[in-house]
Amino acid sequence: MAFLRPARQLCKSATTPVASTIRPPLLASTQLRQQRRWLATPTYPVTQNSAGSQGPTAMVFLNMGGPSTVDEVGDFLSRLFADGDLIPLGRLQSYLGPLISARRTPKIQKQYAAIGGGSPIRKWSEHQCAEMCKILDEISPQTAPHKPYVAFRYANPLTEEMYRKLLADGFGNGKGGRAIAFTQYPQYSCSTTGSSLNELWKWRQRLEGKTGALEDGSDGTIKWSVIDRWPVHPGLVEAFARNIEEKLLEYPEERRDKVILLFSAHSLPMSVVNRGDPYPAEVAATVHAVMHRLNHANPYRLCWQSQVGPQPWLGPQTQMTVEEYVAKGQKDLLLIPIAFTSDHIETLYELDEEVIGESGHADTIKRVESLNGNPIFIQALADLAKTHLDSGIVCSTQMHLRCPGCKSDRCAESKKFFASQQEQLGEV
Ligand SMILES: C=CC1=C(C)c2cc3[nH]c(cc4nc(cc5[nH]c(cc1n2)c(C)c5CCC(=O)O)C(CCC(=O)O)=C4C)c(C)c3C=C
Ligand code: FES
Ligand SMILES: [Fe+2]
Repeated sequence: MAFLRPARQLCKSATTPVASTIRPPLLASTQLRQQRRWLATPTYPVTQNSAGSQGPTAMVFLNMGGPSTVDEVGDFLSRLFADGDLIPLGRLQSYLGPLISARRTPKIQKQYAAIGGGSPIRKWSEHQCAEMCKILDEISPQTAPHKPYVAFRYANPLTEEMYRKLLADGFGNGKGGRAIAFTQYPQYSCSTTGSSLNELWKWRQRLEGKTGALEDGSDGTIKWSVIDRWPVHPGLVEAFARNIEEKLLEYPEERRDKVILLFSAHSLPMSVVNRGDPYPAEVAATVHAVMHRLNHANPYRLCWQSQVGPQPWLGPQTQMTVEEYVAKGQKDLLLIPIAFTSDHIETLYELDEEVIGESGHADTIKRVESLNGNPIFIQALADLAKTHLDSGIVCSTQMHLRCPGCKSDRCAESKKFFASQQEQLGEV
């Protein structure tokens, strides 16, 4: 675990930066040793010392969320199509957004009905965050207690609800409490993590900072820092690798090392890619790290799913990739959702029902489990948070940089705000 690694590995970025995958390549055996050392670390050293703790610390998981019931699909889609960071419709946003979402609702309702009547993302996010906080209370007593919060961009609990709860729980009182915004997208996109941070900044402007200085001289505002990306964290990589190894065991031994691993990530419109969004490179970094951990034992490709609308999206598309390999006679294919940490319609419906279900080869085309409640993954989350808390760094170096093609005032202002939190953090 990072806090037991040599200090030189605690680099400036609070999270594990993509740059770490492009440092001079390690010999495969060296990387495997590092990976094993991360796992061989005994469970958490308990040195609980509540006296002198700088806590409580709010741990806020950011994600898009999903409708918990079929009836919530309409609201979910109308918030999604109102988000100019995800679907920029300019001045027509408030007119076109509701029209498109209303037209799309019946189709998407059927998909949620087919996966059991709603998205499991709230259940998994609350579980992952609560379990991570329990580990953190043990490995980071100096910042305990750690309080779990979830803030979704398009579904309950929304960012506003989470923020009001934080204030009601006293995080804005007195000297001001500390809160960590922890993105649950391992790879950064301005359309996902960027949008959640812009929303967090918006509610911070609306709900805080207008009360003036308190009697003790402090301004009573929450001190924010951000875990903004973690595409190659060893625990994330290990959790993916183990799930792949487990699923590969379902293939007969003589065919096993010829199974093609198809990593599948949600696609991006080419306009977003060409704006300079970091997500494609970070997804590729995760894929490369997982393949390195697997010693490149199988052939693999990265493909992209869930395109919406008529404009060009980054490819190759997952469904087309599966069809083309099957047409070439390759039917042993293992799908690996690599850009989302719990189940959602894109695993349970799009991959399982459409890509695999409609392939005619459901016996040889399989999907690895999503991370969901995986204990290796939850320990990785705690390790990321602990490294961040120890670092005193407000966010990664990458987060300060806007996309070359960014024209958004929201991005400019919210990045300025989070960067400004470094001064506040010095006082924590
Ligand atoms: C890392 C993951 C995701 C990226 C990047 C992403 C970008 C992105 N998405 C849209 C449009 C839609 N996405 C929708 C659903 C959806 N998106 C993701 C993840 C990413 N999106 C997930 C996990 C889900 C499903 C949520 C769940 O089931 O819990 C939808 C709604 C569904 C639909 O109408 O098809 C839209 C629309 C864009 C335009 C975009 C990049 C700019
Ligand atoms: S769109 Fe990437 S920083 Fe604004
Ligand atoms: Fe999406």
